[in-house]
Amino acid sequence: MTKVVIIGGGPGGYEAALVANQLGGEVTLIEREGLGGAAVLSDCVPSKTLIATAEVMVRIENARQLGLHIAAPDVTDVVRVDLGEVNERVLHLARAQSADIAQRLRQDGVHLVSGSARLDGPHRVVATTESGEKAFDADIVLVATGTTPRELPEARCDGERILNWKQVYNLTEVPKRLIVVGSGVTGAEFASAYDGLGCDVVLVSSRRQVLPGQDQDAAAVLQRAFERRGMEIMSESRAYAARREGDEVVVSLEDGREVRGSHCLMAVGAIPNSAGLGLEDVGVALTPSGHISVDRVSRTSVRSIYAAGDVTGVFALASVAAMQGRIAMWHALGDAVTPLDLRRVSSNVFTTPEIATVGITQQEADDGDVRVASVLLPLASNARSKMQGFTDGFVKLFCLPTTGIIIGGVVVAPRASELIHAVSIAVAQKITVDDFSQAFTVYPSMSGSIAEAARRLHNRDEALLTT
Ligand SMILES: Cc1cc2nc3c(=O)[nH]c(=O)nc-3n(C[C@H](O)[C@H](O)[C@H](O)COP(=O)(O)OP(=O)(O)OC[C@H]3O[C@@H](n4cnc5c(N)ncnc54)[C@H](O)[C@@H]3O)c2cc1C
Ligand SMILES: NC(=O)c1ccc[n+]([C@@H]2O[C@H](COP(=O)([O-])OP(=O)(O)OC[C@H]3O[C@@H](n4cnc5c(N)ncnc54)[C@H](O)[C@@H]3O)[C@@H](O)[C@H]2O)c1
Repeated sequence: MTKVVIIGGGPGGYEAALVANQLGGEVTLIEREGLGGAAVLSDCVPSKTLIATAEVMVRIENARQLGLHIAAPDVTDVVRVDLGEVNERVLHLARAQSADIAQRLRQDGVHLVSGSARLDGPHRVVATTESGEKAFDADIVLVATGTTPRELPEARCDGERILNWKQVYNLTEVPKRLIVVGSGVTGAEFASAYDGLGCDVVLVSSRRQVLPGQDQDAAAVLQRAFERRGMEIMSESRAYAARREGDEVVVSLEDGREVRGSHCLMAVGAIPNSAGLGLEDVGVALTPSGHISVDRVSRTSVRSIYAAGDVTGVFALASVAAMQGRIAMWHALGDAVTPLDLRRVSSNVFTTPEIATVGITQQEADDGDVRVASVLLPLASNARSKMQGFTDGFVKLFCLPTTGIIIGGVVVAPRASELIHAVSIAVAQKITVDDFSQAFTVYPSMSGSIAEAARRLHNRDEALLTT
C-alpha cells in the first residue's frame, strides 16, 4: 500500500485525501485548525455566507425602483441588521461544513491527525499534537498549507477595530464607518458586503481602479456601482499605517493624508504558509515570494513531495486548490491524469453586481498572447435585466477569429457565478459561437444575452479583433 501523508486539510488537502483513498493509498491527513481549512472556516465559506445576507439588504433597497416603497428614507431604518446573529450563523455554517468534511474523510478511512506538521526528510513527516510528537513514514507527501493574511508592519491587526478578513466575524454591530484597505477581490467583496449591510465604507485602493487583477471593463462597472451607492473610493492611495485613537481607527496614507473610521479591514494580500515546514532542508524549491514551485501535475523539485493550493501561488481559488490536490494524487498513484489547465478555470467576484470570468482574459488578448475576436454586449437592453431593474452589467465573449471556437468570457450581472457556466462548458468543450447560439435560451433571460453575444460573433470581421 502506498503511504500518503497530507499536510493541510483545506480543499487542496482534503480533496487529495479522497482521491488517494479511492486509489488504494493508506492516507494520513494532518491539520492544525480544522477540516475544510481556511477555505471553509475563515475565508471562502464565511465570506460568501455574509455576502448572501448583504445581498438581501441590497435587493430590499433596490425594490424602490420596482415601485415597492419602504416607509423610511433608508433600508436600515426598517430592517435592523443584527450582525452578532448574522456572524453566529456564518460561523455555525462554517463549523457544520467542516464537520461534514471530517465525517466524510473518516467514513472513507482517511486517518485524521490534529496537529501541526513538518517534514523530517523527504519520506517522513512529524506532527506536533496535544499528546506529543508523532512521526509518519510516507511514500508520498502532499503539502497544502495555504496562506496567512499579510500585515503591514505599522498596521498590526488587533482583532477589535483593526481587522483582517478572518477576524470580522467577531463583530456584533455593523461598523459605523469601515475603512477597507486593498481593492483586490477580498477588499472589493467585503466593501460591497458591508456597504450592503448599511455601513459607511471607505475603500482605500492603491490603483486607479478597483480590482486591478480583473477584467478592467468589469472593474469599471463595479467602481461606478460602488460610487453610485455612495461608497467613498480613494484611488491611487497606499496605506502604510493604522492606529487606534479612542473609539476611532486612523489610517495613514503614504501621501500624508489620514482617513478616520470606526474600524479598518486590512485586505492587502496573503503570504504562503511555507516557513517552518522544513521544505528547504529537504530541497523543495521555493519562489522568491516563498510559494512552493510546482509543475502542472503538482510535482515539487523533490520526487516524493507534491504541493497543492494557495501555498503554490498558482491561482488562489478553492476550485484550483482542489484540482491541484486531485491531480497530485492521480499522478503519484499512477492513475490517468490531465495536467492543470488554467485556461478553463472559471471564477467569480461576489460583489453586487457579481463578476464572473472564464478562459482567456482581456489582458492576455490586449498583450497579443493570442489573436481573438470579441464582443461586449451591455445588459441594459436585455428584457429580463430591465424587468429586474438591473442595467449595470454586460456579457463579453472571446473566440478564435478563424474557427469561432469560444475561448473565454466575462459576465457582470446578478448571479453571474451561475450564468458563466454555459461559457465555461463552451470553453472546456471547444464549442464554436455558431454551435453555441443554436441552443435555445429561455425568454426572457439574461442567458439570452450570452447566446446573442455568440450570434454577434458569427460575422467576426465586424467584431472587435484584438491581436
Ligand atoms: C476572503 C476570501 C474569500 C475567498 N472566497 C473564495 C471563493 O468564493 N471561491 C474560491 O474558489 N476561492 C475563494 N477564496 C480562496 C480560497 O479560500 C483558497 O484558494 C483556498 O482556501 C485554498 O485552499 P488550500 O487548501 O490551498 O488552503 P487553505 O484552505 O488555506 O487550507 C490550508 C490548511 O492547512 C493548514 N495548515 C497550515 N500549515 C499547517 C501545518 N504545518 N500543519 C498542519 N496543518 C497546517 C491550515 O490550518 C489550513 O487549514 C477566498 C479567499 C479569501 C481570503
Ligand atoms: N471570490 C473569490 O473567488 C475570491 C475572493 C477573495 C479572494 N480570492 C482569491 O484570493 C486571491 C488574493 O486576493 P486578495 O484580494 O486577498 O489579495 P490581492 O493580493 O489580490 O489584493 C490585494 C490588494 O491590496 C493592494 N494593496 C497592497 N498593499 C496596499 C496598501 N498598503 N494600501 C492599499 N492597497 C494595498 C494591492 O495593490 C492589491 O490590489 C485572489 O487572487 C483570489 O484568487 C478569491
